Amino acid sequence: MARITLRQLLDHAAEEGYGVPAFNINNMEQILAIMQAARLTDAPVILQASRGARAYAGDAMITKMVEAVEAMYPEIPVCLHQDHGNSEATCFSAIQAGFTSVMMDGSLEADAATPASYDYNLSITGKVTEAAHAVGVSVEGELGCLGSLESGKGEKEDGHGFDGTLSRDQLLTDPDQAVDFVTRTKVDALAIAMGTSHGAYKFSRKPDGEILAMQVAQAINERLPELHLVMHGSSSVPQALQDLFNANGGAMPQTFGVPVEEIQRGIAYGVRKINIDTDCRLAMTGMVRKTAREQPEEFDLRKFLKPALEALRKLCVERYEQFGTAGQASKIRPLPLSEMAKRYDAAALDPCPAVSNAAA
Ligand SMILES: O=C(CO)COP(=O)(O)O
Ligand SMILES: O=C[C@H](O)COP(=O)(O)O
Ligand SMILES: [Zn+2]
Ligand SMILES: [Zn+2]
Repeated sequence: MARITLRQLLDHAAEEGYGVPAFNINNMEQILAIMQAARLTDAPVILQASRGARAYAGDAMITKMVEAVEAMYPEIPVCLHQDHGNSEATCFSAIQAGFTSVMMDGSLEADAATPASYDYNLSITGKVTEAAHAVGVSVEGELGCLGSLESGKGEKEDGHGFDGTLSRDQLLTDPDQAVDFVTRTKVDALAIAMGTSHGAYKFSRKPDGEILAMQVAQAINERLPELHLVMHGSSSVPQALQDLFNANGGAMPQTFGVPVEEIQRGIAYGVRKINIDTDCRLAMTGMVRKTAREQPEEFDLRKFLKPALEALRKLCVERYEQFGTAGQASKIRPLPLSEMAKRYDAAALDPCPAVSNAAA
Protein backbone atom coordinates (compact mmCIF):
# COMPACT_ATOMS: atom_id res chain seq x y z
CA MET A 1 0.00 0.00 0.00
CA ALA A 2 1.76 3.12 -1.18
CA ARG A 3 -0.92 5.78 -1.50
CA ILE A 4 0.51 9.12 -0.46
CA THR A 5 -0.99 12.52 0.19
CA LEU A 6 -0.07 15.49 -1.97
CA ARG A 7 1.13 17.34 1.12
CA GLN A 8 3.62 14.69 2.21
CA LEU A 9 4.91 14.28 -1.34
CA LEU A 10 5.34 18.01 -1.97
CA ASP A 11 6.96 18.53 1.44
CA HIS A 12 9.53 15.95 0.36
CA ALA A 13 9.91 17.64 -3.03
CA ALA A 14 10.57 20.96 -1.25
CA GLU A 15 13.17 19.41 1.05
CA GLU A 16 15.00 17.80 -1.85
CA GLY A 17 14.41 20.61 -4.39
CA TYR A 18 12.49 18.82 -7.13
CA GLY A 19 9.12 19.09 -8.91
CA VAL A 20 6.49 16.42 -9.54
CA PRO A 21 4.58 16.21 -12.82
CA ALA A 22 0.86 15.57 -12.28
CA PHE A 23 -0.41 13.61 -15.24
CA ASN A 24 -4.12 13.41 -16.05
CA ILE A 25 -5.61 9.92 -16.27
CA ASN A 26 -8.73 8.55 -17.92
CA ASN A 27 -7.91 4.94 -18.83
CA MET A 28 -5.71 1.92 -18.16
CA GLU A 29 -3.10 2.61 -20.84
CA GLN A 30 -2.36 6.09 -19.50
CA ILE A 31 -2.02 4.77 -15.94
CA LEU A 32 0.27 1.91 -17.01
CA ALA A 33 2.46 4.23 -19.09
CA ILE A 34 2.94 6.61 -16.15
CA MET A 35 3.67 3.78 -13.71
CA GLN A 36 6.13 2.07 -16.05
CA ALA A 37 7.97 5.38 -16.42
CA ALA A 38 7.94 5.84 -12.64
CA ARG A 39 9.48 2.39 -12.11
CA LEU A 40 12.13 3.02 -14.76
CA THR A 41 13.16 6.26 -13.05
CA ASP A 42 12.29 5.56 -9.37
CA ALA A 43 9.86 8.52 -9.36
CA PRO A 44 6.89 9.15 -7.04
CA VAL A 45 3.63 9.67 -8.94
CA ILE A 46 0.69 12.06 -8.99
CA LEU A 47 -2.26 10.68 -10.96
CA GLN A 48 -5.00 13.27 -11.36
CA ALA A 49 -8.56 12.77 -12.50
CA SER A 50 -10.68 15.65 -13.75
CA ARG A 51 -14.44 15.73 -13.36
CA GLY A 52 -14.52 14.72 -17.02
CA ALA A 53 -12.30 11.71 -16.32
CA ARG A 54 -14.49 10.62 -13.40
CA ALA A 55 -17.57 10.89 -15.62
CA TYR A 56 -15.83 9.07 -18.49
CA ALA A 57 -14.48 6.08 -16.55
CA GLY A 58 -16.55 6.13 -13.35
CA ASP A 59 -15.15 6.44 -9.82
CA ALA A 60 -15.09 2.69 -9.24
CA MET A 61 -13.04 2.12 -12.39
CA ILE A 62 -10.60 4.94 -11.61
CA THR A 63 -10.01 3.89 -8.02
CA LYS A 64 -9.81 0.15 -8.78
CA MET A 65 -7.25 0.82 -11.52
CA VAL A 66 -5.22 2.85 -9.06
CA GLU A 67 -5.49 0.02 -6.50
CA ALA A 68 -4.28 -2.36 -9.21
CA VAL A 69 -1.16 -0.34 -9.95
CA GLU A 70 -0.45 0.01 -6.22
CA ALA A 71 -0.30 -3.80 -6.12
CA MET A 72 1.77 -3.99 -9.31
CA TYR A 73 4.19 -1.19 -8.33
CA PRO A 74 4.37 -1.41 -4.53
CA GLU A 75 7.63 0.55 -4.41
CA ILE A 76 6.09 3.68 -6.01
CA PRO A 77 4.19 6.18 -3.81
CA VAL A 78 1.03 7.21 -5.67
CA CYS A 79 -1.03 10.31 -4.95
CA LEU A 80 -4.56 10.22 -6.38
CA HIS A 81 -5.70 13.80 -6.87
CA GLN A 82 -8.97 15.44 -7.97
CA ASP A 83 -8.14 17.98 -10.67
CA HIS A 84 -10.23 21.21 -10.77
CA GLY A 85 -12.95 20.40 -8.27
CA ASN A 86 -15.77 22.90 -8.88
CA SER A 87 -17.71 22.40 -5.63
CA GLU A 88 -17.64 20.91 -2.16
CA ALA A 89 -19.65 17.92 -3.43
CA THR A 90 -17.06 17.12 -6.10
CA CYS A 91 -14.24 17.25 -3.56
CA PHE A 92 -16.05 15.27 -0.88
CA SER A 93 -17.15 12.51 -3.27
CA ALA A 94 -13.52 12.20 -4.41
CA ILE A 95 -12.43 11.81 -0.77
CA GLN A 96 -15.13 9.16 -0.26
CA ALA A 97 -13.82 7.32 -3.31
CA GLY A 98 -10.27 7.20 -1.91
CA PHE A 99 -8.52 10.25 -3.39
CA THR A 100 -5.72 11.47 -1.10
CA SER A 101 -5.81 15.01 -2.46
CA VAL A 102 -8.39 17.36 -3.94
CA MET A 103 -8.26 20.63 -5.82
CA MET A 104 -10.98 23.07 -4.82
CA ASP A 105 -10.84 25.50 -7.73
CA GLY A 106 -12.76 28.42 -6.29
CA SER A 107 -11.35 30.87 -8.81
CA LEU A 108 -14.49 30.07 -10.76
CA GLU A 109 -18.01 29.56 -9.46
CA ALA A 110 -19.60 26.09 -9.34
CA ASP A 111 -20.54 26.36 -13.04
CA ALA A 112 -16.76 26.25 -13.74
CA ALA A 113 -17.31 29.22 -16.06
CA THR A 114 -17.98 32.42 -14.07
CA PRO A 115 -14.99 34.14 -12.42
CA ALA A 116 -15.73 34.04 -8.68
CA SER A 117 -15.34 36.82 -6.12
CA TYR A 118 -12.40 36.63 -3.73
CA ASP A 119 -14.79 36.12 -0.81
CA TYR A 120 -16.47 33.19 -2.53
CA ASN A 121 -13.09 31.58 -3.23
CA LEU A 122 -11.92 32.12 0.38
CA SER A 123 -15.10 30.72 1.84
CA ILE A 124 -15.48 27.57 -0.28
CA THR A 125 -11.78 26.72 -0.24
CA GLY A 126 -11.62 27.22 3.54
CA LYS A 127 -14.61 24.91 4.05
CA VAL A 128 -13.16 22.15 1.88
CA THR A 129 -9.76 22.45 3.54
CA GLU A 130 -11.20 22.20 7.03
CA ALA A 131 -13.12 19.02 6.21
CA ALA A 132 -10.37 17.43 4.10
CA HIS A 133 -7.69 18.05 6.72
CA ALA A 134 -9.87 16.48 9.40
CA VAL A 135 -9.41 13.19 7.54
CA GLY A 136 -5.80 13.85 6.50
CA VAL A 137 -6.52 14.63 2.83
CA SER A 138 -4.58 17.44 1.10
CA VAL A 139 -6.08 20.46 -0.68
CA GLU A 140 -4.90 22.52 -3.64
CA GLY A 141 -6.54 25.91 -4.09
CA GLU A 142 -6.40 28.34 -7.01
CA LEU A 143 -6.08 32.10 -6.97
CA GLY A 144 -6.37 34.18 -10.14
CA CYS A 145 -7.94 32.92 -13.36
CA LEU A 146 -5.90 30.75 -15.69
CA GLY A 147 -5.74 32.18 -19.17
CA SER A 148 -3.64 33.63 -21.93
CA LEU A 149 -1.94 37.02 -21.45
CA GLU A 150 -1.86 37.29 -25.26
CA SER A 151 -5.59 36.88 -25.88
CA GLY A 152 -7.17 37.34 -22.44
CA LYS A 153 -9.02 34.09 -23.03
CA GLY A 154 -9.71 31.72 -20.14
CA GLU A 155 -9.33 27.99 -19.80
CA LYS A 156 -12.33 27.14 -21.92
CA GLU A 157 -10.83 24.43 -24.09
CA ASP A 158 -11.44 21.57 -21.68
CA GLY A 159 -14.95 22.72 -20.84
CA HIS A 160 -13.73 24.39 -17.64
CA GLY A 161 -13.35 28.12 -17.89
CA PHE A 162 -14.63 31.55 -18.66
CA ASP A 163 -16.08 32.31 -22.09
CA GLY A 164 -15.23 36.01 -22.40
CA THR A 165 -12.05 38.04 -22.14
CA LEU A 166 -10.26 38.51 -18.82
CA SER A 167 -8.24 41.54 -17.74
CA ARG A 168 -4.48 41.29 -17.10
CA ASP A 169 -5.23 41.75 -13.39
CA GLN A 170 -7.54 38.73 -13.32
CA LEU A 171 -4.96 36.71 -15.25
CA LEU A 172 -2.13 37.25 -12.77
CA THR A 173 -2.23 36.10 -9.16
CA ASP A 174 -1.65 38.99 -6.77
CA PRO A 175 1.23 37.90 -4.49
CA ASP A 176 -0.05 39.85 -1.45
CA GLN A 177 -3.53 38.40 -1.87
CA ALA A 178 -1.89 34.95 -2.08
CA VAL A 179 -0.46 35.45 1.43
CA ASP A 180 -3.91 36.34 2.78
CA PHE A 181 -5.57 33.45 0.89
CA VAL A 182 -3.13 30.79 2.00
CA THR A 183 -2.97 31.84 5.64
CA ARG A 184 -6.78 32.00 5.89
CA THR A 185 -7.68 28.83 3.95
CA LYS A 186 -4.62 26.76 5.02
CA VAL A 187 -4.39 25.10 1.59
CA ASP A 188 -1.44 22.75 1.10
CA ALA A 189 -0.68 23.92 -2.42
CA LEU A 190 -1.70 26.89 -4.56
CA ALA A 191 -2.36 26.96 -8.29
CA ILE A 192 -1.36 30.36 -9.62
CA ALA A 193 -2.29 32.35 -12.70
CA MET A 194 0.80 33.48 -14.59
CA GLY A 195 -0.12 33.28 -18.27
CA THR A 196 -0.41 29.52 -18.69
CA SER A 197 -3.65 28.09 -20.04
CA HIS A 198 -5.04 24.63 -20.71
CA GLY A 199 -4.90 22.86 -24.04
CA ALA A 200 -2.57 22.97 -27.03
CA TYR A 201 -2.94 26.65 -28.00
CA LYS A 202 -1.13 28.47 -25.21
CA PHE A 203 1.21 30.88 -27.00
CA SER A 204 1.54 32.13 -30.59
CA ARG A 205 5.33 32.32 -30.17
CA LYS A 206 7.99 30.94 -27.84
CA PRO A 207 6.96 32.67 -24.60
CA ASP A 208 9.00 35.42 -22.94
CA GLY A 209 8.35 37.29 -19.66
CA GLU A 210 5.57 39.38 -21.29
CA ILE A 211 3.30 36.38 -21.83
CA LEU A 212 4.65 33.84 -19.32
CA ALA A 213 4.97 35.66 -16.00
CA MET A 214 7.45 33.52 -14.03
CA GLN A 215 7.99 36.59 -11.82
CA VAL A 216 4.59 35.88 -10.22
CA ALA A 217 5.90 32.55 -8.88
CA GLN A 218 9.06 34.29 -7.70
CA ALA A 219 7.13 37.03 -5.87
CA ILE A 220 4.85 34.53 -4.11
CA ASN A 221 7.83 32.37 -3.21
CA GLU A 222 9.51 35.37 -1.54
CA ARG A 223 6.44 35.94 0.62
CA LEU A 224 5.60 32.27 1.29
CA PRO A 225 8.84 30.32 0.91
CA GLU A 226 7.35 27.06 2.22
CA LEU A 227 4.21 27.13 0.06
CA HIS A 228 3.98 24.56 -2.73
CA LEU A 229 3.07 26.29 -5.99
CA VAL A 230 1.22 24.53 -8.80
CA MET A 231 1.64 25.34 -12.47
CA HIS A 232 -1.42 24.36 -14.50
CA GLY A 233 -1.41 24.34 -18.29
CA SER A 234 2.21 23.20 -18.24
CA SER A 235 2.37 21.04 -21.32
CA SER A 236 5.32 21.93 -23.52
CA VAL A 237 3.50 20.89 -26.71
CA PRO A 238 6.83 19.67 -28.17
CA GLN A 239 7.41 20.35 -31.85
CA ALA A 240 8.18 16.65 -32.43
CA LEU A 241 4.72 15.68 -31.13
CA GLN A 242 3.01 18.35 -33.27
CA ASP A 243 4.94 17.03 -36.27
CA LEU A 244 4.04 13.39 -35.49
CA PHE A 245 0.37 14.36 -35.24
CA ASN A 246 0.36 16.43 -38.44
CA ALA A 247 2.47 13.99 -40.48
CA ASN A 248 -0.19 11.36 -39.89
CA GLY A 249 -3.27 13.23 -41.00
CA GLY A 250 -3.74 15.55 -38.01
CA ALA A 251 -4.52 19.25 -38.44
CA MET A 252 -2.94 21.16 -35.58
CA PRO A 253 -1.94 24.77 -36.37
CA GLN A 254 1.58 25.69 -35.22
CA THR A 255 1.55 26.40 -31.49
CA PHE A 256 3.89 26.88 -28.53
CA GLY A 257 3.70 25.46 -25.01
CA VAL A 258 5.59 26.08 -21.78
CA PRO A 259 9.31 25.41 -22.36
CA VAL A 260 10.75 22.81 -19.98
CA GLU A 261 13.50 25.25 -18.96
CA GLU A 262 10.83 27.73 -17.74
CA ILE A 263 9.32 24.97 -15.60
CA GLN A 264 12.78 24.23 -14.23
CA ARG A 265 13.09 27.94 -13.30
CA GLY A 266 9.69 27.65 -11.65
CA ILE A 267 10.88 24.71 -9.55
CA ALA A 268 13.59 26.99 -8.17
CA TYR A 269 10.78 29.44 -7.21
CA GLY A 270 8.74 26.86 -5.27
CA VAL A 271 6.74 25.24 -8.08
CA ARG A 272 6.34 21.64 -6.89
CA LYS A 273 3.41 20.27 -8.92
CA ILE A 274 3.36 20.63 -12.69
CA ASN A 275 0.11 19.72 -14.46
CA ILE A 276 0.43 17.98 -17.80
CA ASP A 277 -2.43 16.58 -19.86
CA THR A 278 -2.18 17.94 -23.42
CA ASP A 279 1.30 16.45 -24.04
CA CYS A 280 0.04 13.04 -22.90
CA ARG A 281 -2.97 13.26 -25.20
CA LEU A 282 -0.82 14.36 -28.11
CA ALA A 283 1.81 11.63 -27.59
CA MET A 284 -0.81 8.88 -27.60
CA THR A 285 -3.05 10.28 -30.32
CA GLY A 286 -0.07 10.95 -32.59
CA MET A 287 0.95 7.28 -32.35
CA VAL A 288 -2.62 6.05 -32.87
CA ARG A 289 -2.75 8.18 -36.05
CA LYS A 290 0.63 6.79 -37.19
CA THR A 291 -0.51 3.18 -36.78
CA ALA A 292 -3.79 3.91 -38.55
CA ARG A 293 -1.97 5.52 -41.48
CA GLU A 294 0.80 2.92 -41.79
CA GLN A 295 -1.31 -0.18 -41.19
CA PRO A 296 -4.76 0.48 -42.68
CA GLU A 297 -5.59 -3.25 -42.52
CA GLU A 298 -5.05 -3.40 -38.72
CA PHE A 299 -8.09 -3.75 -36.46
CA ASP A 300 -6.61 -5.18 -33.26
CA LEU A 301 -6.97 -2.24 -30.86
CA ARG A 302 -3.90 -3.38 -28.90
CA LYS A 303 -1.73 -2.75 -31.97
CA PHE A 304 -2.77 0.90 -31.73
CA LEU A 305 -2.57 1.27 -27.98
CA LYS A 306 0.78 -0.44 -27.34
CA PRO A 307 2.87 2.06 -29.35
CA ALA A 308 0.71 4.86 -27.93
CA LEU A 309 1.46 3.66 -24.38
CA GLU A 310 5.17 3.52 -25.22
CA ALA A 311 5.11 7.10 -26.54
CA LEU A 312 3.48 8.32 -23.32
CA ARG A 313 5.96 6.31 -21.21
CA LYS A 314 8.85 8.04 -23.03
CA LEU A 315 7.33 11.46 -22.36
CA CYS A 316 6.82 10.66 -18.67
CA VAL A 317 10.41 9.39 -18.29
CA GLU A 318 11.66 12.67 -19.81
CA ARG A 319 9.60 14.80 -17.43
CA TYR A 320 10.59 12.75 -14.35
CA GLU A 321 14.22 13.28 -15.28
CA GLN A 322 13.84 16.96 -16.23
CA PHE A 323 11.98 17.91 -13.03
CA GLY A 324 14.32 15.97 -10.70
CA THR A 325 11.56 13.52 -9.67
CA ALA A 326 13.71 10.59 -10.79
CA GLY A 327 15.48 8.79 -7.94
CA GLN A 328 13.10 10.09 -5.24
CA ALA A 329 10.47 7.32 -4.83
CA SER A 330 12.68 5.01 -2.81
CA LYS A 331 13.43 7.81 -0.30
CA ILE A 332 9.75 8.20 0.69
CA ARG A 333 7.70 6.22 3.24
CA PRO A 334 4.04 7.20 2.78
CA LEU A 335 2.26 8.24 5.98
CA PRO A 336 -1.33 7.07 6.54
CA LEU A 337 -4.16 9.62 6.34
CA SER A 338 -4.72 9.22 10.10
CA GLU A 339 -1.18 10.46 10.79
CA MET A 340 -1.65 13.43 8.44
CA ALA A 341 -4.93 14.26 10.22
CA LYS A 342 -3.15 14.33 13.58
CA ARG A 343 -0.51 16.70 12.22
CA TYR A 344 -3.14 19.08 10.84
CA ASP A 345 -5.00 18.92 14.15
CA ALA A 346 -1.82 19.85 16.01
CA ALA A 347 -1.38 22.84 13.62
CA ALA A 348 1.98 21.34 12.62
CA LEU A 349 1.23 21.88 8.92
CA ASP A 350 -0.13 25.43 9.07
CA PRO A 351 1.25 27.89 6.48
CA CYS A 352 3.99 30.26 7.63
CA PRO A 353 4.61 33.47 5.67
CA ALA A 354 8.10 34.97 5.64
CA VAL A 355 7.65 37.62 8.35
CA SER A 356 9.98 40.20 6.81
CA ASN A 357 8.28 39.99 3.41
CA ALA A 358 4.66 39.47 4.34
CA ALA A 359 3.84 43.16 4.29
CA ALA A 360 6.07 44.01 1.31
O1 LIG B 1 -3.40 22.01 -16.12
C1 LIG B 1 -3.74 20.93 -16.60
C2 LIG B 1 -4.68 20.05 -15.88
O2 LIG B 1 -5.17 20.65 -14.70
C3 LIG B 1 -3.24 20.42 -17.91
O3 LIG B 1 -2.58 21.41 -18.65
P1 LIG B 1 -2.16 21.18 -20.18
O4 LIG B 1 -3.38 21.37 -21.03
O5 LIG B 1 -1.11 22.19 -20.48
O6 LIG B 1 -1.60 19.79 -20.29
O1 LIG C 1 -8.03 20.48 -16.44
C1 LIG C 1 -7.54 20.16 -17.49
C2 LIG C 1 -7.35 18.80 -18.03
O2 LIG C 1 -6.81 18.94 -19.31
C3 LIG C 1 -8.57 17.92 -17.97
O3 LIG C 1 -9.32 17.93 -19.13
P1 LIG C 1 -10.77 17.20 -19.21
O4 LIG C 1 -11.69 17.97 -18.32
O5 LIG C 1 -11.11 17.26 -20.67
O6 LIG C 1 -10.55 15.80 -18.72
ZN1 LIG D 1 -9.33 27.59 -12.51
ZN1 LIG E 1 -5.56 22.71 -14.77
